[in-house]
Amino acid sequence: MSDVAYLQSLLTAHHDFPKKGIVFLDMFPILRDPIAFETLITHFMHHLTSHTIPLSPAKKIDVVVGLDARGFLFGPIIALRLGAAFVPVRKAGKLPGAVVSAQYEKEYGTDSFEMQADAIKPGQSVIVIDDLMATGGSAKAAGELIAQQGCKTLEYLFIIELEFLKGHEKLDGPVYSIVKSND
Ligand SMILES: O=P(O)(O)OC[C@H]1O[C@H](OP(=O)(O)OP(=O)(O)O)[C@H](O)[C@@H]1O
Ligand SMILES: Nc1ncnc2[nH]cnc12
Repeated sequence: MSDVAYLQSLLTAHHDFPKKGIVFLDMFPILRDPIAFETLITHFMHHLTSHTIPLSPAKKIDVVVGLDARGFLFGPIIALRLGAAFVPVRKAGKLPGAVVSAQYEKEYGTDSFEMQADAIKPGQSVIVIDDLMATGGSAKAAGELIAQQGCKTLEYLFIIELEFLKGHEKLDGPVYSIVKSND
C-alpha cells in the first residue's frame, strides 16, 4: 500500500457531524498511529523541500502558520524540522496583545480568525497548514491576515482537500493536499 493510501485508509467519515448533511472526515486516527503520524510529517517535508522551497523566490520558508485547532497538532513539528517560526491563527478572543482579524464562512458555520500583529514581518516567506480544506473559507481568512502583515502565502497545505467544494479557487496561492476527496 502506498503512503497516501495508508493515510487515507485511516481517515474515518462521520455522517451528520457536527450538523445534519455534513460528512465529517476525522484525521485523529492518523495521530493515534505513530508510523502514520511520522509518514504524514515526512510526506509534507518531502514536498516542501523538493518542491515548495526550490520554487520559492527566497529559497526558504520563514514562517509556518497553523490554523486553530487541528493545524496546531502538526504545524509546529513541520516548523521545527524546517527551522522556521510557528505562528498560530486562532479563533477570535484567544490571543493577547494587538491582533489583526478576518471574518469567514466555513462548511458548517461562520467564525472570526485572529493573528498577533507582530507575529510575522513584511516580506517573510509564509506557508499555511491545516488538517482539511472544505469551502476554503478558513484558509482564505488566514491568507488575508498574512497579506495584511505585508506577506504573500507561498502555499496552502492540507492533509485532506474536499476538491468538489473548489476551495482552492478562493485562495491567493497554490494548494497542496495529500488526500483528495470528491464525495
Ligand atoms: O474550508 P472550510 O470550509 O473553512 O473548513 C475547514 C476548517 O474547518 C475545520 O475547523 P473548525 O473550524 O471546525 O475548527 P477545529 O479545528 O477547532 O475543530 C477544519 O479544521 C478547517 O480549519
Ligand atoms: N467535512 C469536514 N470534515 C472535517 N473537518 C471539516 N471542516 C470543515 N468541513 C469538514
